[in-house]
Amino acid sequence: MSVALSLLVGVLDGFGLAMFLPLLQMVDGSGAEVSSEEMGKLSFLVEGLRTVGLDISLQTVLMVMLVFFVLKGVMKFFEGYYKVILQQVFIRQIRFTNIDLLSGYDYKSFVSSDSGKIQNTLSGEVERVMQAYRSYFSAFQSGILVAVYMFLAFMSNAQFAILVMIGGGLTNFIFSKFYKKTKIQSKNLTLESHSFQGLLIQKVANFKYLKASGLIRNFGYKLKSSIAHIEEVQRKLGMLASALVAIREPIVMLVVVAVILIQMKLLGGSLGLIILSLLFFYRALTFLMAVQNHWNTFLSVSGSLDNMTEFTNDLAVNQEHQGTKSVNSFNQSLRLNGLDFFYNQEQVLKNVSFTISKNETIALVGESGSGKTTLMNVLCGLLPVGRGMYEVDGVDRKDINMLSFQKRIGYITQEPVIFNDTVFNNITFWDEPTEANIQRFENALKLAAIFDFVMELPEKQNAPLGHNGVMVSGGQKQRISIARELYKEVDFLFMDEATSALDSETEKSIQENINLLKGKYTIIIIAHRLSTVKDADKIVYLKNGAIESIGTFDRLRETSSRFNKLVEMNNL
Ligand SMILES: Nc1ncnc2c1ncn2[C@@H]1O[C@H](COP(=O)(O)OP(=O)(O)OP(=O)(O)O)[C@@H](O)[C@H]1O
Repeated sequence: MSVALSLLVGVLDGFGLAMFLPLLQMVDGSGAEVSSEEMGKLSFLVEGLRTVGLDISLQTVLMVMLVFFVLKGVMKFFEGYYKVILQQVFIRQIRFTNIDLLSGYDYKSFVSSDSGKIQNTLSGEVERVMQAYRSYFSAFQSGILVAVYMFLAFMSNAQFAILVMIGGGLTNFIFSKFYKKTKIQSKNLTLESHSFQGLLIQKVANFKYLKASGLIRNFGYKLKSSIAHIEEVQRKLGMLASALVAIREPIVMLVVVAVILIQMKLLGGSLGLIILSLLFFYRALTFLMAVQNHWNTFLSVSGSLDNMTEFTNDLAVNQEHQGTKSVNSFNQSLRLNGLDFFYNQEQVLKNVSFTISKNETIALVGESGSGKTTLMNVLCGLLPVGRGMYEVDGVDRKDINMLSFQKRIGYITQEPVIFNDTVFNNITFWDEPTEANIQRFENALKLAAIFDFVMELPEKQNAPLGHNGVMVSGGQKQRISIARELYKEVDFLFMDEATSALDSETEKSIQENINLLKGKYTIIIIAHRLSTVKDADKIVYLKNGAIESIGTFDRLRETSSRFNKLVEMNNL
C-alpha cells in the first residue's frame, strides 16, 4: 500500500515536471509548434492531450500541470498519514510484546539480568527503534522515488540515465565506509545508555543511604562520567553525519557535471533531452541524497534494533514454564521430596523433604546463607525445582499454572512494597471503593493493626503514602503491606522477615495478629528473631541448605543442640 502510494506520488510529480518541456518550448520565442519529440518516450503525455481534443496552449499545459501537482498533494497526504498509522502499529506491537514477555519472565533469569538494560530498552531504546523504523521507511520510500525518477529519466534519455547510474554506483564506495563506522558507534551508544540507566536506577533506589553517608556526590561523579561517555559517542556519530552531508552534494555534482560533459562532448546528445532528464535527475538526486541521509540515520540507531531483538529473544527464551492445571483453592498440603536447588553450579538446597498441611504455620530458621529465602522462593514458585519433587495438593509443580497458584499467595517481603498512591489503593490494589470493598478494606486494616492509625490521618484512607512510602514509618509500611495481603482472598501467607522493621511494641501487636491468623491461613514464615516463630506448628531448621532438624519449638530444643545455640544467641 505504502509502496503504491509512493509510486503514485513519484509518477504524478514526474508527469507534472514533464509538462515543463512544452512550456519551455512555448516561451523560447520562436513561435514554432510544440513538438513532443523533445520529451523522448514521455511524448505520450502531449499526444494524449491532443487525442482528447485539447489544444496545446499555455493555459492547457499550465492547467494539466496544476492538476498533476494537486493530485500529487492528495496522494502525499494519504502516504504520510498511512506511514504514521503503520509506525504506530509497529511500535505498539513491540511495546505490548515486551511488556507481556516481561510479565512472564522467569524470576531466576530476572535476578541475573541488568536492570539498567531493561529500563533503557523499554524507554529510551523504544524511541530509538521508532526512529530506526521511521528512517528505514523513509529511506525505502525515497528509494522508490529515486527509481521512479530514474525510470522517467530513462524514458526521456536512456543514455544519460545509464551514465548517471554508473556515476551514482561508484560514489557508494565512499559512503559505505561512513556507514560502517556509524553502525559501530550506534552499538556503543546503546551500551553506554544501558549503563547510565543502571546507575540512575541505583542512585534513586539508594538515595537515602547515599545522602546520609555523604556519598551522593561521589555517585554523582559516576553518573557524570557515564554522561561524558555517551556524549563522546554522540559526538562521533554527529561528526560522521556532518561529514556525510558535507561531501554528498559535491560528489553528486561531480557525477552530473561529468555525465553532461560526456553526453554533450563525446556522444553528441540534444540539449532539450538533457534538460528534461536533468529535471528528473535533479529530483532523483535529491531523493538519492534523502535515501543516504535516512539510511545513515537508520544506521546511527541500528544498535537499538539489534539490542531490541536480543532483549526480546532473551525474554522469550526465559519465559516461566506454566503448566495447565489451575490452583483455584488449597485443600490439603504442599509436599517437598528430595528437593535440590542450584545457583549456577553451586548447590544451595540439599535433599529437602517435608510437608506443610493446610492452615499450618511453618517457620524457616537457620543462619545467614543457610538457604531460607531460596527455599521460600521455591515454595512460592518464584524459583523452579532443581531436582526432586514439589507438589501442591498432589499436583506436580511442573503441571501447575503458577500464575493461578501465586494468586492464592499473600507475600510480605523484608522491604515492604508501597506504591506511590493512597492507603486505599495500596491495600485494595486499585479496586473500586464499593461498600463491600470498603468493608473488606476496613477488616484488613483491623487485622493488620493499622485501622486506628489510618482513621486518624487527616485524609483517612485517601491519604497519599508518597514514593516508596516515605510519608509513613517503617513499621506502618510493613503493616500496610500486611493489610494488602489480608485484603486479598488468599490461602497462603509467605512472610520474609516480616517483623524485622518493627519496634518491639509494634512487633508484639503484629505477633498477636499473626497468632490470630494462625489456623486460618497456611503461613510460611522466615524470621531471624525466634520469638516470632515460637508458636509455629513446625520449625524447619536449615543448616548449609539441608534440614538439620524439624519439629515444634520445644521438640527442637530437646533434640538439637545447634538449635539450642541459635536460641541462646537470640536471647530467648
Ligand atoms: N541469585 C543468586 N545467585 C547465586 N547465588 C545465590 C543467589 N541468591 C542466593 N545465593 C546463594 O544461596 C545461598 C543461600 O542464600 P539465601 O538467601 O537463601 O540464604 P538465607 O538463609 O535466606 O540468608 P539470609 O538469612 O542472610 O537472608 C547463599 O550462599 C547465597 O550466596
